[in-house]
Amino acid sequence: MQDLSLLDWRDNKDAWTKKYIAPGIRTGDVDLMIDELGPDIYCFPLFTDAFCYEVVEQAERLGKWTTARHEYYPTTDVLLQDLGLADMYHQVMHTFCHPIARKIWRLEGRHWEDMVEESFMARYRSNEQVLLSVHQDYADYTFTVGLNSGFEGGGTWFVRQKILGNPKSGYCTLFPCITHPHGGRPTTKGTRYIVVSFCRRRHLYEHG
Ligand SMILES: O=C(O)CCC(=O)C(=O)O
Ligand SMILES: [Fe+2]
Repeated sequence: MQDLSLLDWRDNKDAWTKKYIAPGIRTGDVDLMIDELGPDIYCFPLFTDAFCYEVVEQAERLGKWTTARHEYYPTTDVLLQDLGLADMYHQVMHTFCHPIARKIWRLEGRHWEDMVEESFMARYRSNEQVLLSVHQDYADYTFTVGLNSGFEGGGTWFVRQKILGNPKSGYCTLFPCITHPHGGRPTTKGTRYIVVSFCRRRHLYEHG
C-alpha cells in the first residue's frame, strides 16, 4: 500500500482511498464528520497526512508557481492541471465533496450534477505573498483545503460572518459565494499551502 502514488487512483481505487482519504468521509459517514464553523461555513476532514505531504512535495519539486494567473486578487499559485493532478482531484471532488454541498444546501437537478472546478494550490510565505485582500470568488461555492501546519497566522477571514477558517492539514472548508466575501490573513512565519477549488455549474444559464 505504501508504494501507491497519487496518480494510482484509477487502477487501485480501494487502496488509494484508504491511503489518501480521511476515515469518516471515506466511509460515507458524512453526518458524523461535518462541523459548522459559522453561518454556512462548513469544515470536514478530507485528506490523510500522506496526501498533503505528497501533493505539496510534487508542487515544490515542479516549481511552476505563478503570481498573476487571476486578473483580480491573484495568489501565488499553481493549477493542479499543471501538476498533472487535475483528473485525480476532480474525481475526489465528484465522489466526496460535491455530494456534501448538494446535501447541505439541497441543490437538486442536473445542473448541480455537472460542476466544473478551477483547482489550484496557493502558497503564502512571510517573505513572498503573505496575504490575499478581501474579495468574492467567481464561483457558486468554493472548497479550500489546508495542506500543512508549522506556519503562523494565515486562515480565511469571512468579513460578513466574522469567522476565521484556518483548517488543519487535510481539512476542507466549504462556503457559498456572494454571501461570503473573504480574504487570506497574513502568514507571519513559515509557509502556508492550501488547495482552492472554485466550483461552477457548467450550464448555469440554460433552461431545463
Ligand atoms: O488564503 C485563503 O485562505 C483564501 C484563498 C482564497 O480566498 C482564494 O484563493 O480565492
Ligand atoms: Fe477566495
